[in-house]
Amino acid sequence: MQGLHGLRGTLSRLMARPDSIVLELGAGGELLVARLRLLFAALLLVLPVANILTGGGLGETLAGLAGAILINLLSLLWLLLARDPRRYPWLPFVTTGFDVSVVTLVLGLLAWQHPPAGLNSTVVWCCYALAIMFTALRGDGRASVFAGLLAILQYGALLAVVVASADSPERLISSDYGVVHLGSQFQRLVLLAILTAVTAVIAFRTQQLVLTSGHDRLTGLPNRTWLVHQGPQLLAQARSQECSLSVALVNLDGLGRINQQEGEHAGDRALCHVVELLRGMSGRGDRLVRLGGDELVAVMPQPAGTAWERMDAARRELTSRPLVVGRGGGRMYLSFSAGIACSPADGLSMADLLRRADRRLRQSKLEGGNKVIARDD
Ligand SMILES: Nc1nc2c(ncn2[C@@H]2O[C@H](COP(=O)(O)OP(=O)(O)OP(=O)(O)O)[C@@H](O)[C@H]2O)c(=O)[nH]1
Repeated sequence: MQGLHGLRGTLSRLMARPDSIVLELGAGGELLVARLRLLFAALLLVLPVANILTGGGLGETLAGLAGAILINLLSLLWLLLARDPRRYPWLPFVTTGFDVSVVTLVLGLLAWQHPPAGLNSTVVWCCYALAIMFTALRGDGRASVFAGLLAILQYGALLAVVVASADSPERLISSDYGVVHLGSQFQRLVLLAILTAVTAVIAFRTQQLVLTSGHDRLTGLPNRTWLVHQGPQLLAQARSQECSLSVALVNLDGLGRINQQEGEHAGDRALCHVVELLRGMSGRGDRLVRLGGDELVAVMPQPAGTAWERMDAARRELTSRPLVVGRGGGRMYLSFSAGIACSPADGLSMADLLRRADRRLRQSKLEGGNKVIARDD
């Protein structure tokens, strides 16, 4: 029963929209696949030339050339769209569908001329495997499952049509391609299913790895890596909406002393207590990040004045909400200091904002801590 729950949980996580960092990495993968696709498509242009040079008919050469040009044009379009992937979340699914369908189309053309060539071709059939495996580079398990199901459905349909339309068993026998066995065709479908499952698991593991590297284990908050990746995006978003973005650098007061007097476990709990409070008081569009040690960053899509009011309210709330420590129920009163910087007035990059916020944080520490500063005097 527990195993079933675990499997269901893994499947629902696999089918969920990946985290924004994973999607960003996947967008890089999409661009890489788009470049490779264009390279392979350019190689297809050589085939009609080779066909005519080796005595092929003009009609089939022209048809082959038209097909190769169409594939090249579409590959170029996918490359252009992949350069700005955040605007096209559907792109991995459309391009994956394109890759799989091109393989089916080529197999269909081969089968039309000579059924065993379409059903027993190894090289072209392996391109299904490539199309499915390339989805792992997108870091999105949903694209892998989509590619696999589409390949199985299309190849299954092709198999059914070719076998049903073969008027005699001899049509499925070839001296070059061997005999079309239904058993081995079924094995091909099973292989596609296994490949899909393996690729989806690889994509899922990649997502987990990226998520773990972007999140802090103690508090579960996004970490510095997350902020480095997402900071520019948050700033660009605020700029495009012509609104301010405030960054509050928060530092717990006296964590070293708490560690020494109460132990590291109590120190950990003190950190989590502050995080819980800030989380509870965060508003729509806010982001809370643990930079490292006892330093947190609250990103708020608000002007400095509002951000100061909210952080100061959180500071006052913390001083009135003690942490219960030890078996005896002793209370530990905590406080934090914070420096706030706001874009665009204090800087246009996350690094500038953090530098300015850090200067104000140090000022509040110099003034005895338990204070939020949003302006230089
Ligand atoms: N328990 C615990 N302690 C940590 C963690 N990360 C960093 N620390 C400790 O936090 C302390 C931070 O020291 P300081 O930067 O001097 O800050 P402080 O002791 O809070 O003093 P002020 O900031 O000046 O008030 C160090 O003693 C670190 O060892 C953590 O995850 N858990």
